[in-house]
Amino acid sequence: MSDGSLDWMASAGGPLRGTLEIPGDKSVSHRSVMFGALADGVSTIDGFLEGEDTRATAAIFSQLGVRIETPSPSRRIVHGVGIDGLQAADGALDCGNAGTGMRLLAGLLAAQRFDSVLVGDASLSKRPMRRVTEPLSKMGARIDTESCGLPPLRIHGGQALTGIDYTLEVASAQVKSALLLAGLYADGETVVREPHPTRDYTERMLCAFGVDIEFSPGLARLRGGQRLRATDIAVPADFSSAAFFLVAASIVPASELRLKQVGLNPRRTGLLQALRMMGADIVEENPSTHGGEPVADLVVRHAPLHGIEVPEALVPDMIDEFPALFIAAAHAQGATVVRGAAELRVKESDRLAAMAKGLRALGLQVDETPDGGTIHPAELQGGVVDSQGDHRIAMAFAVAAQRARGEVRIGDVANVATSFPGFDVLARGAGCGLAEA
Ligand SMILES: O=C(O)C1=C[C@@H](OP(=O)(O)O)[C@@H](O)[C@H](O)C1
Ligand SMILES: C=C(OP(=O)(O)O)C(=O)O
Repeated sequence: MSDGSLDWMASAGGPLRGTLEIPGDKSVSHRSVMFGALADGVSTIDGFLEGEDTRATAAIFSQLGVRIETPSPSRRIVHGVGIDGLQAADGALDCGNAGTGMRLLAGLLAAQRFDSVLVGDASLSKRPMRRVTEPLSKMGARIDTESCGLPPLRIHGGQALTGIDYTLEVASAQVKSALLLAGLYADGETVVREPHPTRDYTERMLCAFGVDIEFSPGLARLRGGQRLRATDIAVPADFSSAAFFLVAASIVPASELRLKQVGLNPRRTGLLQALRMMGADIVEENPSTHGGEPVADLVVRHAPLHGIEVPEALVPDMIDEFPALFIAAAHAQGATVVRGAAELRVKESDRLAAMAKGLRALGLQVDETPDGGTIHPAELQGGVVDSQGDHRIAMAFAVAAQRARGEVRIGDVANVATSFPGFDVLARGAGCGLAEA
Protein backbone atom coordinates (compact mmCIF):
# COMPACT_ATOMS: atom_id res chain seq x y z
CA MET A 1 0.00 0.00 0.00
CA SER A 2 0.99 3.62 -0.34
CA ASP A 3 3.70 4.81 2.04
CA GLY A 4 2.78 8.47 1.66
CA SER A 5 6.34 9.56 0.91
CA LEU A 6 5.71 11.09 -2.51
CA ASP A 7 5.11 14.81 -3.18
CA TRP A 8 4.23 16.60 -6.41
CA MET A 9 5.22 20.02 -7.75
CA ALA A 10 2.41 21.34 -9.90
CA SER A 11 2.25 24.55 -11.92
CA ALA A 12 0.45 26.06 -14.87
CA GLY A 13 1.23 24.17 -18.08
CA GLY A 14 -0.23 24.92 -21.48
CA PRO A 15 -3.81 24.52 -22.60
CA LEU A 16 -5.03 20.95 -22.12
CA ARG A 17 -5.51 19.14 -25.39
CA GLY A 18 -6.04 15.64 -26.69
CA THR A 19 -8.06 12.48 -26.24
CA LEU A 20 -7.79 10.65 -22.92
CA GLU A 21 -8.66 7.10 -21.89
CA ILE A 22 -9.70 7.20 -18.24
CA PRO A 23 -9.17 3.98 -16.19
CA GLY A 24 -12.01 1.69 -15.13
CA ASP A 25 -14.66 2.50 -12.54
CA LYS A 26 -13.64 1.72 -8.97
CA SER A 27 -17.13 0.90 -7.65
CA VAL A 28 -17.85 -1.46 -10.54
CA SER A 29 -14.41 -3.10 -10.33
CA HIS A 30 -14.78 -3.94 -6.60
CA ARG A 31 -18.19 -5.48 -7.18
CA SER A 32 -17.21 -7.41 -10.31
CA VAL A 33 -14.57 -9.38 -8.39
CA MET A 34 -16.88 -9.96 -5.40
CA PHE A 35 -19.82 -11.20 -7.43
CA GLY A 36 -17.64 -13.17 -9.85
CA ALA A 37 -16.14 -14.95 -6.83
CA LEU A 38 -19.59 -15.90 -5.48
CA ALA A 39 -20.95 -17.07 -8.83
CA ASP A 40 -21.18 -20.56 -10.29
CA GLY A 41 -18.78 -20.58 -13.24
CA VAL A 42 -16.09 -18.37 -14.71
CA SER A 43 -16.51 -14.59 -15.17
CA THR A 44 -14.22 -12.39 -17.25
CA ILE A 45 -13.81 -8.75 -16.27
CA ASP A 46 -12.59 -6.23 -18.82
CA GLY A 47 -11.54 -2.73 -17.89
CA PHE A 48 -10.81 -3.71 -14.27
CA LEU A 49 -9.26 -0.79 -12.40
CA GLU A 50 -5.61 -1.59 -11.61
CA GLY A 51 -5.78 0.59 -8.50
CA GLU A 52 -4.62 -0.31 -5.02
CA ASP A 53 -8.18 -0.35 -3.64
CA THR A 54 -9.54 -2.81 -6.19
CA ARG A 55 -6.40 -4.93 -6.19
CA ALA A 56 -6.75 -5.23 -2.42
CA THR A 57 -10.27 -6.61 -2.93
CA ALA A 58 -9.02 -9.11 -5.52
CA ALA A 59 -6.20 -10.19 -3.17
CA ILE A 60 -8.73 -10.76 -0.38
CA PHE A 61 -10.76 -13.11 -2.56
CA SER A 62 -7.59 -15.03 -3.40
CA GLN A 63 -7.07 -15.41 0.37
CA LEU A 64 -10.65 -16.69 0.59
CA GLY A 65 -9.82 -19.48 -1.87
CA VAL A 66 -10.91 -17.94 -5.19
CA ARG A 67 -8.67 -18.38 -8.25
CA ILE A 68 -8.29 -15.07 -10.07
CA GLU A 69 -6.14 -14.85 -13.17
CA THR A 70 -4.67 -11.67 -14.67
CA PRO A 71 -4.03 -12.58 -18.32
CA SER A 72 -3.27 -8.93 -19.13
CA PRO A 73 -3.53 -5.59 -17.33
CA SER A 74 -7.14 -4.53 -16.60
CA ARG A 75 -8.44 -8.02 -17.27
CA ARG A 76 -9.37 -10.60 -14.65
CA ILE A 77 -10.69 -14.11 -14.99
CA VAL A 78 -12.52 -15.05 -11.82
CA HIS A 79 -13.20 -18.72 -11.15
CA GLY A 80 -16.34 -18.49 -9.05
CA VAL A 81 -16.67 -20.84 -6.09
CA GLY A 82 -20.44 -20.55 -5.68
CA ILE A 83 -22.40 -18.78 -2.98
CA ASP A 84 -21.18 -21.17 -0.23
CA GLY A 85 -17.71 -21.86 -1.61
CA LEU A 86 -15.54 -19.25 0.13
CA GLN A 87 -12.97 -20.64 2.57
CA ALA A 88 -11.56 -19.17 5.77
CA ALA A 89 -8.43 -17.09 5.23
CA ASP A 90 -5.21 -17.73 7.13
CA GLY A 91 -4.77 -14.20 8.41
CA ALA A 92 -6.40 -10.79 8.48
CA LEU A 93 -7.88 -9.45 5.24
CA ASP A 94 -6.36 -6.09 4.31
CA CYS A 95 -8.76 -3.70 2.56
CA GLY A 96 -6.02 -1.05 2.28
CA ASN A 97 -7.56 2.41 1.83
CA ALA A 98 -10.94 1.21 0.58
CA GLY A 99 -14.12 2.00 2.47
CA THR A 100 -16.04 0.24 -0.30
CA GLY A 101 -14.01 -2.93 0.12
CA MET A 102 -14.37 -3.05 3.89
CA ARG A 103 -18.06 -2.18 4.13
CA LEU A 104 -19.22 -4.54 1.38
CA LEU A 105 -17.06 -7.35 2.72
CA ALA A 106 -18.49 -6.83 6.21
CA GLY A 107 -21.91 -7.77 4.85
CA LEU A 108 -20.64 -10.70 2.83
CA LEU A 109 -18.35 -12.19 5.47
CA ALA A 110 -20.90 -11.80 8.30
CA ALA A 111 -22.89 -14.49 6.48
CA GLN A 112 -20.09 -17.07 6.12
CA ARG A 113 -19.54 -20.19 8.23
CA PHE A 114 -16.05 -19.01 9.27
CA ASP A 115 -14.57 -16.08 11.18
CA SER A 116 -12.76 -13.21 9.43
CA VAL A 117 -10.86 -10.09 10.40
CA LEU A 118 -10.95 -7.00 8.17
CA VAL A 119 -8.18 -4.43 8.57
CA GLY A 120 -7.25 -1.27 6.69
CA ASP A 121 -4.60 1.41 6.42
CA ALA A 122 -4.31 4.41 8.77
CA SER A 123 -7.04 6.37 6.95
CA LEU A 124 -9.52 3.48 6.73
CA SER A 125 -8.86 2.68 10.39
CA LYS A 126 -10.44 6.04 11.27
CA ARG A 127 -13.62 5.60 9.22
CA PRO A 128 -16.98 4.82 10.80
CA MET A 129 -18.17 1.22 10.52
CA ARG A 130 -21.20 1.29 12.83
CA ARG A 131 -23.29 2.31 9.86
CA VAL A 132 -22.79 -1.28 8.61
CA THR A 133 -22.29 -3.25 11.82
CA GLU A 134 -25.51 -1.97 13.45
CA PRO A 135 -27.96 -2.96 10.71
CA LEU A 136 -26.03 -6.19 10.12
CA SER A 137 -26.38 -7.04 13.81
CA LYS A 138 -30.15 -6.52 13.44
CA MET A 139 -29.96 -9.30 10.83
CA GLY A 140 -28.20 -11.55 13.35
CA ALA A 141 -24.56 -10.85 12.45
CA ARG A 142 -21.84 -10.69 15.12
CA ILE A 143 -19.11 -8.17 14.38
CA ASP A 144 -16.76 -6.64 16.95
CA THR A 145 -15.18 -3.26 16.26
CA GLU A 146 -12.64 -1.14 18.09
CA SER A 147 -14.13 1.55 20.32
CA CYS A 148 -16.32 4.12 18.52
CA GLY A 149 -17.12 1.56 15.83
CA LEU A 150 -13.73 1.76 14.12
CA PRO A 151 -11.87 -1.01 12.25
CA PRO A 152 -10.51 -3.66 12.52
CA LEU A 153 -13.74 -5.62 12.15
CA ARG A 154 -13.73 -9.02 13.84
CA ILE A 155 -16.49 -10.98 12.19
CA HIS A 156 -17.86 -14.10 13.90
CA GLY A 157 -19.10 -16.52 11.26
CA GLY A 158 -21.66 -19.27 11.62
CA GLN A 159 -24.60 -16.97 12.46
CA ALA A 160 -28.04 -17.56 10.99
CA LEU A 161 -29.13 -14.27 9.38
CA THR A 162 -32.67 -13.02 8.95
CA GLY A 163 -33.78 -10.48 6.36
CA ILE A 164 -34.73 -6.97 7.46
CA ASP A 165 -36.62 -3.98 6.18
CA TYR A 166 -34.18 -1.15 6.85
CA THR A 167 -34.16 2.56 6.12
CA LEU A 168 -30.63 3.95 5.83
CA GLU A 169 -29.70 6.84 8.11
CA VAL A 170 -27.22 8.25 5.59
CA ALA A 171 -27.44 7.96 1.82
CA SER A 172 -24.75 5.31 1.34
CA ALA A 173 -24.37 2.81 -1.46
CA GLN A 174 -21.78 0.99 0.64
CA VAL A 175 -24.20 0.36 3.50
CA LYS A 176 -27.00 -0.59 1.10
CA SER A 177 -24.67 -3.03 -0.66
CA ALA A 178 -23.45 -4.60 2.60
CA LEU A 179 -27.05 -5.33 3.61
CA LEU A 180 -27.95 -6.74 0.20
CA LEU A 181 -24.91 -9.05 0.25
CA ALA A 182 -25.84 -10.30 3.73
CA GLY A 183 -29.43 -10.56 2.48
CA LEU A 184 -28.36 -13.09 -0.16
CA TYR A 185 -27.70 -15.49 2.74
CA ALA A 186 -30.55 -14.42 5.03
CA ASP A 187 -33.80 -16.15 5.74
CA GLY A 188 -36.61 -14.23 4.03
CA GLU A 189 -36.57 -10.88 2.34
CA THR A 190 -34.15 -7.96 2.78
CA VAL A 191 -35.45 -4.51 1.90
CA VAL A 192 -33.23 -1.41 1.89
CA ARG A 193 -34.78 2.04 1.70
CA GLU A 194 -32.66 5.16 1.11
CA PRO A 195 -33.24 8.77 2.15
CA HIS A 196 -31.87 9.71 -1.29
CA PRO A 197 -31.09 7.28 -4.12
CA THR A 198 -27.43 6.24 -4.35
CA ARG A 199 -25.40 4.45 -6.98
CA ASP A 200 -27.11 1.19 -7.91
CA TYR A 201 -24.23 -0.93 -9.21
CA THR A 202 -24.84 -3.69 -6.68
CA GLU A 203 -28.46 -4.02 -7.78
CA ARG A 204 -27.67 -3.84 -11.51
CA MET A 205 -24.79 -6.26 -11.26
CA LEU A 206 -26.61 -8.79 -9.07
CA CYS A 207 -29.29 -8.72 -11.74
CA ALA A 208 -26.64 -9.38 -14.43
CA PHE A 209 -25.45 -12.34 -12.33
CA GLY A 210 -28.98 -13.77 -12.49
CA VAL A 211 -30.22 -12.76 -9.04
CA ASP A 212 -33.89 -11.92 -8.76
CA ILE A 213 -33.71 -8.43 -7.23
CA GLU A 214 -36.30 -5.69 -7.40
CA PHE A 215 -34.98 -2.13 -7.41
CA SER A 216 -35.97 1.40 -8.20
CA PRO A 217 -34.39 4.70 -7.11
CA GLY A 218 -34.31 4.65 -3.30
CA LEU A 219 -35.41 1.02 -2.85
CA ALA A 220 -33.87 -2.46 -3.22
CA ARG A 221 -35.41 -5.78 -2.29
CA LEU A 222 -34.16 -9.35 -2.60
CA ARG A 223 -34.86 -12.78 -1.15
CA GLY A 224 -32.15 -14.91 0.48
CA GLY A 225 -31.08 -18.32 -0.79
CA GLN A 226 -30.36 -17.37 -4.41
CA ARG A 227 -27.35 -18.38 -6.48
CA LEU A 228 -25.29 -16.20 -8.82
CA ARG A 229 -24.58 -17.28 -12.41
CA ALA A 230 -21.19 -16.26 -13.87
CA THR A 231 -21.25 -13.48 -16.43
CA ASP A 232 -18.74 -11.25 -18.20
CA ILE A 233 -18.40 -7.68 -17.00
CA ALA A 234 -17.25 -4.67 -19.04
CA VAL A 235 -16.19 -1.91 -16.63
CA PRO A 236 -16.87 1.64 -17.88
CA ALA A 237 -14.34 4.48 -17.42
CA ASP A 238 -14.64 6.08 -13.98
CA PHE A 239 -16.59 9.36 -13.97
CA SER A 240 -14.96 10.30 -10.64
CA SER A 241 -11.51 10.14 -12.28
CA ALA A 242 -12.73 11.96 -15.39
CA ALA A 243 -13.99 14.74 -13.09
CA PHE A 244 -10.47 16.13 -12.56
CA PHE A 245 -9.99 16.60 -16.29
CA LEU A 246 -13.46 18.10 -16.72
CA VAL A 247 -12.50 20.79 -14.22
CA ALA A 248 -8.93 21.23 -15.49
CA ALA A 249 -10.02 21.83 -19.08
CA SER A 250 -12.86 24.09 -17.94
CA ILE A 251 -10.52 26.44 -16.05
CA VAL A 252 -7.44 26.56 -18.33
CA PRO A 253 -7.91 28.92 -21.31
CA ALA A 254 -7.84 27.40 -24.80
CA SER A 255 -8.24 23.85 -23.51
CA GLU A 256 -10.18 21.15 -25.31
CA LEU A 257 -10.18 17.52 -24.15
CA ARG A 258 -12.07 14.45 -25.25
CA LEU A 259 -12.55 11.87 -22.46
CA LYS A 260 -13.42 8.57 -24.12
CA GLN A 261 -16.51 6.55 -23.20
CA VAL A 262 -16.95 7.68 -19.60
CA GLY A 263 -19.56 5.97 -17.38
CA LEU A 264 -22.60 8.25 -17.02
CA ASN A 265 -24.75 6.38 -14.52
CA PRO A 266 -27.19 9.10 -13.37
CA ARG A 267 -26.32 8.44 -9.72
CA ARG A 268 -22.72 9.49 -10.49
CA THR A 269 -23.01 12.56 -12.68
CA GLY A 270 -24.10 15.30 -10.28
CA LEU A 271 -20.86 17.16 -11.03
CA LEU A 272 -21.77 17.35 -14.70
CA GLN A 273 -24.98 19.15 -13.75
CA ALA A 274 -23.21 21.41 -11.26
CA LEU A 275 -20.49 22.37 -13.75
CA ARG A 276 -23.07 23.08 -16.44
CA MET A 277 -24.96 25.30 -13.99
CA MET A 278 -21.64 27.14 -13.54
CA GLY A 279 -21.37 27.70 -17.29
CA ALA A 280 -19.06 24.83 -18.26
CA ASP A 281 -18.92 23.72 -21.89
CA ILE A 282 -19.19 19.92 -21.77
CA VAL A 283 -20.76 17.99 -24.63
CA GLU A 284 -21.65 14.29 -24.70
CA GLU A 285 -20.78 12.54 -27.97
CA ASN A 286 -20.97 8.95 -29.23
CA PRO A 287 -23.42 7.76 -26.57
CA SER A 288 -23.50 4.00 -26.08
CA THR A 289 -23.87 1.39 -23.36
CA HIS A 290 -20.96 -0.49 -21.84
CA GLY A 291 -21.62 -3.43 -19.55
CA GLY A 292 -25.23 -2.25 -19.21
CA GLU A 293 -24.15 1.28 -18.17
CA PRO A 294 -24.70 4.46 -20.20
CA VAL A 295 -21.37 5.85 -21.50
CA ALA A 296 -20.38 8.69 -23.82
CA ASP A 297 -17.32 10.66 -24.86
CA LEU A 298 -17.18 13.89 -22.87
CA VAL A 299 -15.80 16.81 -24.85
CA VAL A 300 -14.88 19.67 -22.55
CA ARG A 301 -13.70 23.11 -23.60
CA HIS A 302 -12.54 26.05 -21.53
CA ALA A 303 -15.40 28.31 -20.46
CA PRO A 304 -15.78 31.14 -17.97
CA LEU A 305 -17.44 29.73 -14.83
CA HIS A 306 -19.65 31.48 -12.29
CA GLY A 307 -20.37 30.54 -8.69
CA ILE A 308 -23.55 28.67 -7.73
CA GLU A 309 -25.42 27.36 -4.74
CA VAL A 310 -24.95 23.62 -5.26
CA PRO A 311 -28.44 22.07 -5.00
CA GLU A 312 -28.48 19.77 -1.95
CA ALA A 313 -30.37 17.15 -3.95
CA LEU A 314 -27.25 16.75 -6.13
CA VAL A 315 -24.93 15.94 -3.22
CA PRO A 316 -25.23 12.11 -3.21
CA ASP A 317 -24.83 12.07 -7.00
CA MET A 318 -21.50 13.90 -6.77
CA ILE A 319 -20.28 12.74 -3.38
CA ASP A 320 -16.73 11.94 -4.55
CA GLU A 321 -16.50 14.98 -6.83
CA PHE A 322 -16.48 17.80 -4.25
CA PRO A 323 -12.69 18.19 -4.21
CA ALA A 324 -12.87 18.83 -7.98
CA LEU A 325 -15.94 21.09 -7.57
CA PHE A 326 -14.09 23.22 -5.00
CA ILE A 327 -11.37 23.88 -7.58
CA ALA A 328 -13.90 24.87 -10.24
CA ALA A 329 -15.46 27.19 -7.63
CA ALA A 330 -12.06 28.71 -6.81
CA HIS A 331 -11.73 29.82 -10.46
CA ALA A 332 -15.31 31.03 -10.96
CA GLN A 333 -16.83 34.52 -10.86
CA GLY A 334 -18.65 34.87 -7.55
CA ALA A 335 -18.97 32.62 -4.52
CA THR A 336 -20.07 28.97 -4.53
CA VAL A 337 -22.04 27.60 -1.60
CA VAL A 338 -22.09 23.92 -0.57
CA ARG A 339 -24.58 22.55 1.97
CA GLY A 340 -25.73 19.10 3.06
CA ALA A 341 -22.35 17.48 2.48
CA ALA A 342 -21.30 16.46 6.02
CA GLU A 343 -20.49 12.96 4.70
CA LEU A 344 -17.36 14.48 3.18
CA ARG A 345 -15.91 14.64 6.67
CA VAL A 346 -15.70 10.82 6.91
CA LYS A 347 -14.09 9.96 3.59
CA GLU A 348 -10.37 9.14 3.14
CA SER A 349 -9.80 12.47 4.90
CA ASP A 350 -12.10 15.18 6.21
CA ARG A 351 -12.52 16.53 2.69
CA LEU A 352 -14.24 19.76 3.73
CA ALA A 353 -11.39 20.63 6.08
CA ALA A 354 -8.67 19.45 3.69
CA MET A 355 -10.02 21.49 0.77
CA ALA A 356 -10.61 24.60 2.88
CA LYS A 357 -7.12 24.42 4.37
CA GLY A 358 -5.47 23.81 1.01
CA LEU A 359 -7.30 26.63 -0.74
CA ARG A 360 -6.48 29.01 2.11
CA ALA A 361 -2.80 28.06 1.76
CA LEU A 362 -3.07 29.28 -1.85
CA GLY A 363 -4.63 32.59 -0.81
CA LEU A 364 -8.38 31.97 -0.97
CA GLN A 365 -11.07 32.69 1.58
CA VAL A 366 -13.18 29.65 2.40
CA ASP A 367 -15.87 29.84 5.09
CA GLU A 368 -16.24 26.30 6.37
CA THR A 369 -19.50 25.10 7.92
CA PRO A 370 -20.26 21.70 9.52
CA ASP A 371 -21.87 20.43 6.30
CA GLY A 372 -20.18 22.46 3.58
CA GLY A 373 -18.88 25.96 3.08
CA THR A 374 -18.59 28.99 0.87
CA ILE A 375 -15.69 29.33 -1.55
CA HIS A 376 -14.78 32.92 -2.42
CA PRO A 377 -12.82 32.81 -5.66
CA ALA A 378 -9.63 34.78 -6.23
CA GLU A 379 -6.43 34.36 -8.17
CA LEU A 380 -4.60 31.38 -6.68
CA GLN A 381 -1.02 31.87 -5.51
CA GLY A 382 1.66 29.21 -5.26
CA GLY A 383 2.16 27.47 -1.94
CA VAL A 384 2.30 24.21 -0.06
CA VAL A 385 -0.74 21.99 0.33
CA ASP A 386 -1.15 18.79 2.33
CA SER A 387 -3.27 16.19 0.56
CA GLN A 388 -3.80 14.47 3.93
CA GLY A 389 -2.95 11.23 2.13
CA ASP A 390 -6.26 11.50 0.24
CA HIS A 391 -6.10 10.69 -3.49
CA ARG A 392 -8.92 13.04 -4.46
CA ILE A 393 -7.45 16.00 -2.54
CA ALA A 394 -4.07 15.43 -4.23
CA MET A 395 -5.55 15.35 -7.74
CA ALA A 396 -7.79 18.36 -7.02
CA PHE A 397 -4.79 20.53 -6.12
CA ALA A 398 -2.82 19.29 -9.13
CA VAL A 399 -5.71 20.70 -11.18
CA ALA A 400 -5.89 23.92 -9.12
CA ALA A 401 -2.21 24.59 -9.83
CA GLN A 402 -2.89 24.74 -13.58
CA ARG A 403 -4.27 28.24 -13.01
CA ALA A 404 -2.13 29.31 -10.05
CA ARG A 405 0.40 32.15 -10.20
CA GLY A 406 3.17 30.10 -8.65
CA GLU A 407 4.21 26.53 -8.01
CA VAL A 408 2.07 24.36 -5.76
CA ARG A 409 3.79 21.65 -3.76
CA ILE A 410 1.32 18.88 -2.91
CA GLY A 411 2.35 16.63 -0.05
CA ASP A 412 1.67 12.92 0.40
CA VAL A 413 0.25 11.99 -2.99
CA ALA A 414 1.11 8.28 -3.22
CA ASN A 415 -2.51 7.41 -2.48
CA VAL A 416 -3.52 8.60 -5.95
CA ALA A 417 -2.63 5.01 -6.95
CA THR A 418 -5.65 3.77 -4.99
CA SER A 419 -8.14 5.13 -7.55
CA PHE A 420 -6.23 6.60 -10.50
CA PRO A 421 -2.87 4.98 -11.20
CA GLY A 422 -1.12 6.91 -13.97
CA PHE A 423 -2.99 10.17 -13.31
CA ASP A 424 0.26 12.15 -13.38
CA VAL A 425 1.40 10.67 -16.70
CA LEU A 426 -2.00 11.27 -18.31
CA ALA A 427 -2.14 14.82 -16.92
CA ARG A 428 1.34 15.69 -18.20
CA GLY A 429 0.51 14.22 -21.61
CA ALA A 430 -2.56 16.46 -21.77
CA GLY A 431 -0.46 19.56 -21.02
CA CYS A 432 -0.53 19.90 -17.22
CA GLY A 433 2.54 21.09 -15.34
CA LEU A 434 3.05 18.24 -12.86
CA ALA A 435 6.21 16.50 -11.67
CA GLU A 436 7.43 14.44 -8.72
CA ALA A 437 9.02 16.77 -6.18
O1 LIG B 1 -20.57 2.04 -3.10
C1 LIG B 1 -19.56 2.56 -3.60
O2 LIG B 1 -18.86 2.01 -4.46
C2 LIG B 1 -19.17 3.93 -3.11
C3 LIG B 1 -20.07 4.66 -2.39
C4 LIG B 1 -19.77 6.00 -1.84
O3 LIG B 1 -19.52 5.87 -0.45
P1 LIG B 1 -20.73 5.92 0.65
O4 LIG B 1 -21.52 4.70 0.52
O5 LIG B 1 -20.00 6.01 1.97
O6 LIG B 1 -21.48 7.18 0.32
C5 LIG B 1 -18.53 6.62 -2.50
O7 LIG B 1 -18.11 7.73 -1.75
C6 LIG B 1 -17.40 5.63 -2.65
O8 LIG B 1 -16.31 6.21 -3.30
C7 LIG B 1 -17.83 4.43 -3.45
C1 LIG C 1 -14.71 7.65 -0.74
C2 LIG C 1 -14.04 6.98 -1.65
O1 LIG C 1 -13.82 5.62 -1.64
P1 LIG C 1 -13.95 4.55 -0.46
O2 LIG C 1 -15.11 4.94 0.40
O3 LIG C 1 -14.12 3.23 -1.15
O4 LIG C 1 -12.65 4.57 0.31
C3 LIG C 1 -13.50 7.68 -2.84
O5 LIG C 1 -12.97 6.99 -3.73
O6 LIG C 1 -13.57 8.93 -2.94
